[in-house]
Amino acid sequence: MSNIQPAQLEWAQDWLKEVKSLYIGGEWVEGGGSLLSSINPANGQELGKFRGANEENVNQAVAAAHGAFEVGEWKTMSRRERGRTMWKIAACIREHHAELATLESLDNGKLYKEAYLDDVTEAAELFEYYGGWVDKFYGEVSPVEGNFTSFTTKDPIGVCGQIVPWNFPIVMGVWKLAPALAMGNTIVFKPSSATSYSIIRLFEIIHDSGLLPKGTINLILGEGRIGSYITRHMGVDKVSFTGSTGVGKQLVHDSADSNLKPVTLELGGKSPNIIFADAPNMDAAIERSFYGLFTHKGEKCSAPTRLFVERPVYERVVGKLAEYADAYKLGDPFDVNSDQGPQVSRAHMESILGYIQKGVQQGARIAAGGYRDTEGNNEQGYYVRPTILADVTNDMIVAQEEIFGPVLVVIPFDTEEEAVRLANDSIYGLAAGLWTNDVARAHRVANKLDAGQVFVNRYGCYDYASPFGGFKQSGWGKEYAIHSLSSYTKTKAIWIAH
Ligand SMILES: NC(=O)C1=CN([C@@H]2O[C@H](COP(=O)(O)OP(=O)(O)OC[C@H]3O[C@@H](n4cnc5c(N)ncnc54)[C@H](OP(=O)(O)O)[C@@H]3O)[C@@H](O)[C@H]2O)C=CC1
Ligand SMILES: CCCCCC/C=C/C(=O)O
Repeated sequence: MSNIQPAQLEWAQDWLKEVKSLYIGGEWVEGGGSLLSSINPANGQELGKFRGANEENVNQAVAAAHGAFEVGEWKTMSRRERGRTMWKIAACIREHHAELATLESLDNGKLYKEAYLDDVTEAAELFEYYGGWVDKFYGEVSPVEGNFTSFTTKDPIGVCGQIVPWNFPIVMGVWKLAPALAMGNTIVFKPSSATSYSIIRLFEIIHDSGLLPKGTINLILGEGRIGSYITRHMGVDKVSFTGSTGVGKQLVHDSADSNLKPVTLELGGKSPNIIFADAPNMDAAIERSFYGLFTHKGEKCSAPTRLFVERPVYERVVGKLAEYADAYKLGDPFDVNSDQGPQVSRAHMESILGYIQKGVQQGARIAAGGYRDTEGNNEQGYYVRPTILADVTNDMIVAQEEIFGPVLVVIPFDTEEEAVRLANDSIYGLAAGLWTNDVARAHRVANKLDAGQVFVNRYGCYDYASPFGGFKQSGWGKEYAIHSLSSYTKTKAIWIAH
């Protein structure tokens, strides 16, 4: 953690004075859209301004990506060379590791140590991981009847539109960029207007490296409506989106109203986490359940936000969770002693506080937190105390709607059947957890939980070797592993008559 020294912050302040705008066809160009500003959520002060795109800029970016795809320098590069190029990009990210983490932390409010150790580290590793896949993902020979040889090829799709939210800007960006590039596609990318800086810097680093042919990656900045120029574009062949369920649904319409482009969606969540009284190590279950939600300030779609606790241990669990919450230190994201930084924006902080009020109005008991933290230097920032809401029922608003912040609802249950029924009683199905010492129950309950990831005796495992993605209104398709590669290719069957 010695990497973050004032020089990094000074570097960032200088960099923010002259932020570049759009990256189209291998050139930096000034956007024709609105002037946007970004706020440092730790103190409410403006970090900098940048110019967003207009529809014409989106058309230019799509044309550049299309041109690059047709020329085909990237997709026809030898696979091993493409893989090596991706490894070199990973090395460039590592070279600028501290800068990227600094921008992420300033812009989003996440702890610098989390941005450095988790987000930027994984961004570099993902380029390596998918660089390694380039010559290992291919078609198969099909055992067809008759005098034919039939085989499949895995072809790049073409121009991929990629749109990410503000909670994990760089890592979610690379979740999409790396597999799409590995398969030879070209890209038009849009980060959230709330947190564009780490992605702008990433594009700058890649541009300066000269590693990618012009037009292979293109960057569009701007508010949500600018994203819709991408998703409705007839020249975009695929869209990969991470964000809210509401916008995800709109994107399905956009696809249907334009060229029926395939859409992958990583959407919201309200993930259940069930602690049975026979959890193998109750203290560990409580601790991991706490940190599973409260790291990254609760702004995680897969966070275990609904905790179901078997009644005999309910009060013990609530009491221990409250102790953890009360001990949590909120403060400067660059202070290594801080446990939690500010929420991403004032509007988001107010939305979280509004949910807490709704919970109380419907009968929830505040066991910890429940208010904005304005202690000491936190006064100007958007800090919300880690909040434990006890005595919640699963039909309350706080148990059904995604709060996307440091708020945990704790719900008692009496039987396994009831726990599973309540856990699945949600429009979402992103992740789920359960804690038990009974192997048969672990299998039984894991099978019944309707979620894309189920964690047993642990919560929150993220590893790019294992697929990540939700069921129900949490989305379509998967990120990570071989699954991402599939979503950036089209499978063609070729038949040769003998
Ligand atoms: N399942 C998963 O893997 C994950 C899901 N999420 C979900 O993301 C949400 C939080 O992110 P949030 O940024 O608020 O989500 P939004 O859906 O509001 O925005 C996500 C991205 O889409 C852009 N956007 C907004 N409207 C449109 C539109 N009509 N057409 C195209 N693009 C649009 C946004 O731009 P702008 O921000 O500039 O408005 C942003 O870049 C939560 O619901 C969370 O659960 C988050 C992380 C992971
Ligand atoms: C940087 C490694 C951890 C990434 C976890 C991303 C999860 C995001 C979410 O659930 O929103």
